[in-house]
Amino acid sequence: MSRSAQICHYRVVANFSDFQLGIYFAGLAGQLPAYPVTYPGLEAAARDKLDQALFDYVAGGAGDEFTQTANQVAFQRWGIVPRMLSGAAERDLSISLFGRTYPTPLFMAPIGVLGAMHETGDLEAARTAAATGVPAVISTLMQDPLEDVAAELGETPGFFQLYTPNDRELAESFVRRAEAAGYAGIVVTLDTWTLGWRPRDLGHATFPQLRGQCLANYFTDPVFRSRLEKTPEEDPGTATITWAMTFGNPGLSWDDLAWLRGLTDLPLLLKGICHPDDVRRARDAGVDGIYCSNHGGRQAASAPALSFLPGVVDAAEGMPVLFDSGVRSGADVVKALALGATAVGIGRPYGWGIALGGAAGAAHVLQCLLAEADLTMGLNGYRTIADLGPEVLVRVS
Ligand SMILES: Cc1cc2nc3c(=O)[nH]c(=O)nc-3n(C[C@H](O)[C@H](O)[C@H](O)COP(=O)(O)O)c2cc1C
Ligand SMILES: O=C(O)C(=O)c1ccccc1
Repeated sequence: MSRSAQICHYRVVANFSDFQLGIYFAGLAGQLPAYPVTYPGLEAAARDKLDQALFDYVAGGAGDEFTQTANQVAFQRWGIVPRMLSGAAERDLSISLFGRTYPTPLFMAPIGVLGAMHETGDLEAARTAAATGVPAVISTLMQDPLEDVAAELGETPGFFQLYTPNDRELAESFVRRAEAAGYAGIVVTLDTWTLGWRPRDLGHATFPQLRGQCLANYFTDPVFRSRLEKTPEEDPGTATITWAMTFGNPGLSWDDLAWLRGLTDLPLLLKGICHPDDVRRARDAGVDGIYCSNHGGRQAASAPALSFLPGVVDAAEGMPVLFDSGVRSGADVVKALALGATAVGIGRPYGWGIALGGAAGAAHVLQCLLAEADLTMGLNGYRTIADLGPEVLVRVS
């Protein structure tokens, strides 16, 4: 099976188990899958390929990394209740979000270092979206400017993730550019107003952006450039320090939400929301969607993001709830949907896919997750996402 055939495969074939059959048929011809099919396999292959500090930056998290582990363990504490003879031979995993139908419930979470993991990593994520129909949330922190990335999205919508700088004019400029480039929504990340405590990065005494990596959106921005005496091309060191001074926004508060809301008519989502009261405040301020996440355990030592999902969904009262943090398998996808997520975000797994094989690698990762989610639903007797609710889950010790 060629890699491009793999990418296109599930677009035309609704039954994802054909992806699995394709792997077995290729095996008959002596061909193994081009990339690992498990999360540990992906991570191990990426570890072999990437520079160690970069691998640790992506793989690592906050503090003792217990939150990151807990994100995964939280999924293992739920089991799915099987139902037989329920006519689930044909499944439909499509979802609708902000007036559009998507073929799958997955999306790619923003990863601000894709452009360091692969030469054209940001473009590869957009190409993955174009090839699979899985939308991508594109980080503020890119090696290629957001306009170039948007040009690779094809028919699949992309969302722009905003790290709100402490310079309002710059924030406005980012949003204007994202609108002009055709992004379908703005995702404002709230849990990273300053950098978390990350022992692995501290041990290497290095951090990608502080070395000037993945700052193209800033360096190409007319407002950011107007703040500099010399251009980033002439003096990248000063431009990088200016980024570091501009990036964080400790003072951002609920009072600023009206300003953020007023910046755009595009769907506005808040990322990093875990408390029902915060959901209600966001709703009152007119946001369109909630993105429940603990940043993959990278920012604050906290609790598993999954444990917050039911409360967030309840408070959202029908507003879309995107979820990420700790999704490693198709069964995890099904569990997040059953707990009320509208769409399920994939972080590190597709990042490793990009590192290993660009768009083909990331598409492989998404296809494995989809094939497994689809089979998990079918074999347990659930045909559509509407059939999934908390009652299909059981607590396991
Ligand atoms: C290397 C890396 C970089 C990230 N960069 C960003 C970012 O730029 N913006 C953002 O909102 N979230 C960022 N995240 C968080 C992800 O969007 C997502 O919340 C997290 O990876 C989900 O957890 P998972 O990796 O366990 O799937 C990053 C995550 C990783 C692993
Ligand atoms: O590493 C991250 O998760 C991330 O989103 C980030 C990137 C740059 C500065 C702070 C956080």
